[in-house]
Formats: sequence, structure tokens, C-alpha cells
Amino acid sequence: MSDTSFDAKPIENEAQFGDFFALLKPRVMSLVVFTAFVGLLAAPTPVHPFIGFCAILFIAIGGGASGALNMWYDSDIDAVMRRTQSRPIPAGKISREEAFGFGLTLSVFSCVFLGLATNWLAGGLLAFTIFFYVVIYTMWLKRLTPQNIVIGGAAGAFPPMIGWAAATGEITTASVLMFCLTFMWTPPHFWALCLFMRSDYDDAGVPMLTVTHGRPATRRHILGYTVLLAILAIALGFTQVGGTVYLTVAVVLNALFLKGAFDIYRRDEDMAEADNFAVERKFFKLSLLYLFAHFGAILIEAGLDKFGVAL
Ligand code: HEM
Ligand SMILES: CC(C)=CCC/C(C)=C/CC/C(C)=C/COP(=O)(O)OP(=O)(O)O
Repeated sequence: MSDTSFDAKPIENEAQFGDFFALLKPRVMSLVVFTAFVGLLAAPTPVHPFIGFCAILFIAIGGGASGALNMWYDSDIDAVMRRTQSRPIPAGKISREEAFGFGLTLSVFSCVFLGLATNWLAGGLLAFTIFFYVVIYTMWLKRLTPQNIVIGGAAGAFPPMIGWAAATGEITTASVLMFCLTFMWTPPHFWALCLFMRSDYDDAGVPMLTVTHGRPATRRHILGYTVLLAILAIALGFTQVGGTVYLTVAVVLNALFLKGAFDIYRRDEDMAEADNFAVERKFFKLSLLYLFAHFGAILIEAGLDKFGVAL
């Protein structure tokens, strides 16, 4: 179990709507929801707009609920890290019990209603994703191994597959390819953040790569994973989810991402300190654009296919 003796402020006022909303990690989940949306719309089976809207809503609620359960379990380490100290539990706005009840209720609600609105493969995949993020990543791997996010990252890669399953009732090669793209993208995305957040995870005793293997090793890992990601992303252009638009986006963004990773690899800590980790911050921002643009291109390709436009 998580250590419950963290130094949270005492609860003074009743929690507001905004405090519960913050438990859903809304900014992070925006990209999760977008990838699920692309999975749903790129699928060959047409979906009634109302059912599609409900599916995305329930996936968003399920993703948010997993964030709330993550904050429930991690409230001890969130209280120690500067980046997370103002979250509702360490800030004393919501109790751990309230967060747990809220997260669990929304998790059950979202999976059941996604199942009812679409099909039980989609509902089951959502349940598995929440389980993976909360139990496998948060409760088990995060505090155990520096490979935590390499394996745990699978949780964040499921949403396009859930969207696709909601539309088709199936898991197919195309949806597995979308899973693979997000899966390979997660480590560079996260390790860049670890570099410029400096000592946060160190202070909290979480075995992130920066803490266990050091910052130069993390720089090497970012480059290695980015090379693998680039190969995968470009190769995807030649599969059923790709096409001319996707390939153009992938070539440009992977060239930029590789350059960013190489710049990170070449720097030492003195250089990074001198410009306050500008290169690492830029790479993290680029990672968000990277995934958004790749999934945007997959969506365009699917739209062109559906309207029979060949480029
Ligand atoms: C296990 C995998 C992942 C880990 C450990 C991770 C970690 C993080 C962390 C710690 C942040 C800073 C969050 C904050 O305090 O605001 C962040 C930001 C972000 N992450 Fe991830 N992430 C993962 C996967 C993903 C996935 C799969 C997506 C989307 C598909 C995603 C999208 C984002 C976005 C959009 C932000 C920026 C939020 C903002 O605007 O501040 N992440 N990530
Ligand atoms: C549909 C569904 C259930 C989606 C879940 C998607 C998912 C797993 C996203 C991961 C996002 C994320 C911010 C992880 C942070 O991990 P952390 O807990 O290590 O970060 P922290 O230090 O900011 O708490």
C-alpha cells in the first residue's frame, strides 16, 4: 500500500467542482482523448454521431478516473514533488478517501456505459487500461523499476484501440499499429520531462531512469528510443493507416524529433544548466505536437479513404 503519512494540508473547506476536475488530469487526458477519437473515426465502420460522442465521453471519463486513482495512490509522493504539490490531495482540498471513491465510481460508470453504448470489447478494453495504469503502473512498476514507463506506457497507448473497438467491435492490425506508435513515443516524451524537472522524482524516491542510471544514461536512452520510434513511425506510412499525407507529416516531424534527441544526447549537465534546459523543454513540447500531428494525419488519411480520394 501507499504510505498514507504524507504531509497534506488539513481539509478546511468543502471541495469545489474545480478540485474534482483537477483530479482527472485534464491537460494530459486531452491528448489521450484525441488519440481515442482518431481510433474511432479512422475505423472503417461508420458510427452514429451520438454513439460516437458518448463513446469519446466515456473514454474521457475513464481516463480521468484513472488519473484520480493515480493521485489517490500517489498522494504521498505528490506531496513531496514541487510539480505536484498543488494537486487537490496534497493541497488539502480533497481527502484521499473522496478521491478514491470518486475515481472508482467514475471508472465503473465509464466502463459499463461504454460497454452499453458500443460493445463489451470496448468496455473491457477501457477497464483493462484503467487497471493497467492504476494497478500495474502506479501501484506496482512506478516504485519498483526504472523501466516503469516503458512497460506502464502501454496504458497510454490503448485509447486509439479502444476508440477503434468502440466503432468496429474488433482489434485489428490497424489499431495495433496505432497502439505501437504511442507505446514507442512515451519513453522519450517522459524522460525529457524528467531531465528538466531535475530532482523531483529523486526527492520522492521514485526509481526513474534519471535517478537510477543518471542523466547521461537518460540522454542516451532518449536518443535510442527516438531512433526506434522514427523507424516505426515512417514504416507505418507504408501500412493501411498511412499514405502520402501521413508520410509527409512523419518525415518532417521525425527529422525534427531526431534532431532534438541528438541535441539532448550531445549536451552535458553544465550546458543544460546554462540555458535552463531549453533544449529538453523544447523537445518535450515537440513530443506533444509529434503525437498530435501523427494522429491528425492518420485521421486525414482515413477521411480521404472514406471519400475515395487518392493522393
Ligand atoms: C506511462 C506513460 C506516461 C507518463 C509516465 C507520462 C508522464 C507525464 C508527466 C509526468 C507529465 C507532466 C504532467 C503534469 O504534471 O501536468 C506529462 C505531461 C503530458 N503528457 Fe504524458 N506521460 C505518459 C503518457 C502520456 C500519453 C500516452 C499521453 C497522450 C497520448 C500523454 C500526454 C501528455 C500531455 C498532453 C502532457 C502535457 C500536459 C500539459 O499541458 O501540461 N502522456 N506526462
Ligand atoms: C483511457 C485511459 C484509462 C487512459 C489512461 C492513459 C494514461 C495511462 C496516460 C498516462 C498519463 C500520465 C500523465 C502518466 C503520468 O504518470 P505519473 O503518475 O508517473 O505522473 P505524475 O508524476 O505526474 O503523477
